[in-house]
Amino acid sequence: MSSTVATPETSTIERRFVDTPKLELTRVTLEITSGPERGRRFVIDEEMAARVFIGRSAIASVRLQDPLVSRRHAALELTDGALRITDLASRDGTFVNGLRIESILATGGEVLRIGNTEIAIHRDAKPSSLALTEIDHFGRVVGQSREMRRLYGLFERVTLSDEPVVITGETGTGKELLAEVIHEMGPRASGPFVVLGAAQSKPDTLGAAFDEAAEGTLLIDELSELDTESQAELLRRLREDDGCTRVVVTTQRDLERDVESGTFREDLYYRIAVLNVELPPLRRRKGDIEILARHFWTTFGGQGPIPKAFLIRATCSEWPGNVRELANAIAMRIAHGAELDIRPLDSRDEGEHAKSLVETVLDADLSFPEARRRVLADFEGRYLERILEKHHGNVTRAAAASGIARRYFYAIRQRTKAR
Ligand SMILES: Nc1ncnc2c1ncn2[C@@H]1O[C@H](COP(=O)(O)OP(=O)(O)OP(=O)(O)O)[C@@H](O)[C@H]1O
Repeated sequence: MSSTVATPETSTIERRFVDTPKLELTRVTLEITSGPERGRRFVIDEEMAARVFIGRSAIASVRLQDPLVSRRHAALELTDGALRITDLASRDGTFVNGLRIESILATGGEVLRIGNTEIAIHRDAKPSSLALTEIDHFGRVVGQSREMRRLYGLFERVTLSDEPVVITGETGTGKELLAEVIHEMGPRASGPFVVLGAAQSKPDTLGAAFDEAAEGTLLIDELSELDTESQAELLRRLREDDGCTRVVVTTQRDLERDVESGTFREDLYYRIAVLNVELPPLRRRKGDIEILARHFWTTFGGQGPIPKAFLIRATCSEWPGNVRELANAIAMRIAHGAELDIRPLDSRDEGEHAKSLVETVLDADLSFPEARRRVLADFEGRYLERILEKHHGNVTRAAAASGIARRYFYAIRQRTKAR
């Protein structure tokens, strides 16, 4: 009788990332079978944005007129070989096969009902062409998950266009990086790239930034924080600018909700949200964790191969601070490669010789200045690691919370990284 033993080459971590072409849902047709728009059909395929909306809103890919349907009623996502349907806190609910749902994976053959509209979900299964592509980056944006690979086509179209683009995503998902890459890889690469923080912007600074970015790209960071006067100025500039300045904006917030609540101008929203890219959180594209971890390990000068145990833990984590948090965790892991052990006594491994901190440095036969330097350096590293963890890798917030100036914070980080 033969038995199979997992060799290092076929360990869980390796197998998990082998992306074999599977027969899975890559395209669905939605057919309205009853309601005011009976007979209309919509196709959702993997060339489209990762998440599209169904509702009465102008940005909904499946746009309905039914007055009982909310503006943004439900989200549709081709993921995990199925169509995920998620109700977006709609007024009258989303029903699949007669049952009210919050979120469900449909595989074809179901009937979706929203408002007075019934929609049949037809499947079209074929081996995914995405599974066969080898692309694992778009410029400096690294990622090989299905979710990212299907976005690369959209990134390309956005890069070649002159229209304004809204990049949405949680903190640390790479919105600013993508904005830079859109500029670097597009026809305006030789022009200026100007970044404006919306929270600090006033109409005159906004106007100046527009002028400065002429023939290039203007990135407006966290657009939802733009005050009312600056919103008016932005709208005016967009109308008058004649495509001289390419505008890219990022936002963590759902701008459409801000329009609904009245804090963001509707006319500006429609003028700016011509192209939309939604970057998924890292927990929804776990297939990227390994390649990103290896990328940061090399970039930050990690010695030898990245530790397997670290990779496994990284893959199981949720990463609320997304790619930024992963990058910081790797920087910290590298910085602490061979550190002096000053963990509290009760956290040490069993059998380990219990020593106080003072005993540890005394045993190491260090001079007082050297012992103090090492203990302090170790404290700084651990402190930074914890505070960054607490703030999901956001240096600005971590620096503010610890009362350390951001520049000093960066300096300590560089020092701990260099050790
Ligand atoms: N796909 C990726 N490939 C390589 N590096 C990435 C990727 N995504 C993010 N990063 C890196 O992670 C860090 C955070 O990314 P970035 O600042 O672009 O996030 P963000 O979405 O703009 O965050 P915030 O909303 O908090 O400003 C940066 O150092 C960026 O270079």
